[in-house]
Amino acid sequence: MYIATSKQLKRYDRALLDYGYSIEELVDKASDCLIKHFHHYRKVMIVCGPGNNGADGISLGIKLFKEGKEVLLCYSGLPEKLSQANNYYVQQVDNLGIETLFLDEESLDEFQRRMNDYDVVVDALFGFGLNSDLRGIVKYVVDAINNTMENDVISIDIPTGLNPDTGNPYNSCICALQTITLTAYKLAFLNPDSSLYTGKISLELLDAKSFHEEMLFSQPIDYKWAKYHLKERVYDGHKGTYGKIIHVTGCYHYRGAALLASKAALYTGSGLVTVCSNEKVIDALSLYCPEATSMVRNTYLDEKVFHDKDALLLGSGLGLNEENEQLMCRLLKNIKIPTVIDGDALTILSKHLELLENHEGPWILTPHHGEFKRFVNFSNISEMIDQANVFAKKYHIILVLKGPHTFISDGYETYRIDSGNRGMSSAGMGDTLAGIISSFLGQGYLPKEAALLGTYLHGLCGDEVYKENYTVIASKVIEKIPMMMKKLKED
Ligand SMILES: NC(=O)C1=CN([C@@H]2O[C@H](COP(=O)(O)OP(=O)(O)OC[C@H]3O[C@@H](n4cnc5c(N)ncnc54)[C@H](O)[C@@H]3O)[C@@H](O)[C@H]2O)[C@@H](O)CC1
Ligand SMILES: Nc1ncnc2c1ncn2[C@@H]1O[C@H](COP(=O)(O)OP(=O)(O)O)[C@@H](O)[C@H]1O
Ligand SMILES: [K+]
Repeated sequence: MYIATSKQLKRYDRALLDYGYSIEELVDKASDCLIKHFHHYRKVMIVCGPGNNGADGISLGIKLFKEGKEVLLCYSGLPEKLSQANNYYVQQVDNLGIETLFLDEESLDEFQRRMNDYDVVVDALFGFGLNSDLRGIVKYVVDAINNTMENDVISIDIPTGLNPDTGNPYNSCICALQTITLTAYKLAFLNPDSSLYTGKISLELLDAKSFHEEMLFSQPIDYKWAKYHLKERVYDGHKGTYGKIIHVTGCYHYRGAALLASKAALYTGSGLVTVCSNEKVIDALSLYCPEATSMVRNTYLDEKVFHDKDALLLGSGLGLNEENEQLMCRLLKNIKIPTVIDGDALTILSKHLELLENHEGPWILTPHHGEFKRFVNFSNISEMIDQANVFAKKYHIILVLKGPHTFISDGYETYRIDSGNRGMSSAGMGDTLAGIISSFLGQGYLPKEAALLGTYLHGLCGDEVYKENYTVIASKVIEKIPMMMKKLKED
């Protein structure tokens, strides 16, 4: 299964056309996938918009009519505004004598009156092309279907009125019993609230050349993946086997960040975690996480301390000041061990892009959407995902773009994490994630694996807490790490 944004889906269609398919042929292939979902209906009303989603509906209607079903095609698009494929299929309908109804203010009553004569209403008004509120007759039609239809409603590709990227409704949205989605899962469907509109989702793949990977559609990272990739601890392992890592984190004002990150790393299985931080943090560390070793962060931090380390975490709760900026720049320039760059180190890095251009060691960057905006500009989710891929590829880094279903990209392949929940939007959660990833990195996992496994495990622990709690705090997530790792391995 693949997950795609609306921009990616548009490009996908473009790629199919460039490959040599005609749009009419693609619509025909789409309706071939749809038809099997309608065998048990006798009377079918199909509500068609002006674009290719509407064309899918018309092509489906023609096939159902030819199978002997009673079909009513309702058109909402003005004849002069129809897409090429839509026009093509409208002409075919005219030749076949299928009953049609043009939807306007005058016919709306008839439309509403006749709706329940049909076993199913098919929503082919808009697909992933919709980009704003519903206007005019379409809004009335959507509201009429929601308010009047007592039998089944099935949406083609995506319920009309659902934002294809966020999963939030526009000003009105079809509430379907089932959505038959084409080619890929829409990003919208990851938002659990969208299920109110989609109903059950069935994915259908067109019998055409696949461009899923070329278009950088995302693959889900799930329990099975994590179980497979989490390594067994070995019989004769010792603390050196599981990595020595160092965290340059925390400051007087943000003591918790360093504490949470180090505890998370130890619980994830690191052999040795050294915290390099402010004196106050170090004092607290002996109580909160006595297993960690520590060093007070001086103005001049000798780079020798990094030489025997397997991974480095920079920036969680570090604090922004001139001294820290100089320190981060020096470390980012000179230290070549695998590094997780989080929090304030990201802010500093965004002001020194030359460091990104010239880095040698493997880097994992963990910005949330706001932090990512300091690096690149975007105005919506689709654009953000495009930018994220370009960014990861350009700078040869692993990008962990935090948020619901955190997005991970190395610029060549992209992933969506199938764990985590809305209870987790609280301070310290990102520090915990950075600690977990740094641990896997130090344990010898490849950077991409460390990012995927760490982010999945973080969400999984959060989900475990969320089962019995309305809110989830970082300390509780950390407490679950060892148990959930054991569960993953033994389930
Ligand atoms: N590879 C695939 O998955 C294929 C998908 N197809 C279908 O094509 C659909 C996408 O078709 P289109 O790109 O033509 O888009 P839609 O049919 O979703 O929308 C038509 C057009 O409406 C305009 N529009 C956007 N917001 C509007 C608003 N608020 N009010 C009025 N008009 C608005 C846009 O210009 C858009 O292109 C998919 O959802 C799917 O059903 C197939 O037909 C072809 C192959
Ligand atoms: N609504 C949500 N659904 C799923 N995960 C979330 C949600 N909100 C936050 N998270 C997760 O919590 C973490 C928050 O990170 P961040 O904002 O950097 O926190 P902080 O800097 O306070 O530690 C990320 O891993 C993110 O994926
Ligand atoms: K639709």
